[in-house]
Amino acid sequence: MKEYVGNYDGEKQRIGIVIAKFNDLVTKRLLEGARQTLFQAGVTAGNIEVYWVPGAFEIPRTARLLSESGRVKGIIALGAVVRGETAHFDYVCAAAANGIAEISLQGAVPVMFGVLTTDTMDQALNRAGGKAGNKGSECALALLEMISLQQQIQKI
Ligand SMILES: Nc1c(NC[C@H](O)[C@H](O)[C@H](O)CO)[nH]c(=O)[nH]c1=O
Ligand SMILES: CC(=O)[C@@H](O)COP(=O)(O)O
Repeated sequence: MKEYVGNYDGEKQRIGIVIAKFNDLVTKRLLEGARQTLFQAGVTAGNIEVYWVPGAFEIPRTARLLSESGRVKGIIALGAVVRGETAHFDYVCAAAANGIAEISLQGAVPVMFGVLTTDTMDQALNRAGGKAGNKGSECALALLEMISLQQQIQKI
């Protein structure tokens, strides 16, 4: 898990996390990585809202609703899409990535892409707290940086 090294003040920041249940062996580890990094930055547990959706394909809709709600300063989208036998993998990944990117670009708050798109479960586990780090922790750091940048630009 990446150490929190920035000076992005997490105090009083309310953060949303939209997370897929599919492959929750992986996504629960992504969530823990994100939570621990947010805690290190001063975000309190009460200021983290977690919303579970069936799969990565459903992340964009819930992320958009949360973005439009005005409740949070930023959102982390977490999922784990592991390739199967058919092209379904490609469509789920594309829908999740394109949908999340659009909401981040068009919406009022930044949305981080923390959806693993791997060929094997081992690759996914390695990126959820294994030897390749924790994508949830990475996204938490990135989100705090994006919130800080937005506040600097908007002079909030
Ligand atoms: N195969 C994976 C899925 N598939 C399910 C879809 O995300 C979606 O829930 C379903 O098609 C109904 O709309 N989802 C993941 O998150 N990861 C996968 O590996
Ligand atoms: C990413 C998926 O949707 C995948 O798990 C589905 O597996 P399959 O392509 O074998 O149906």
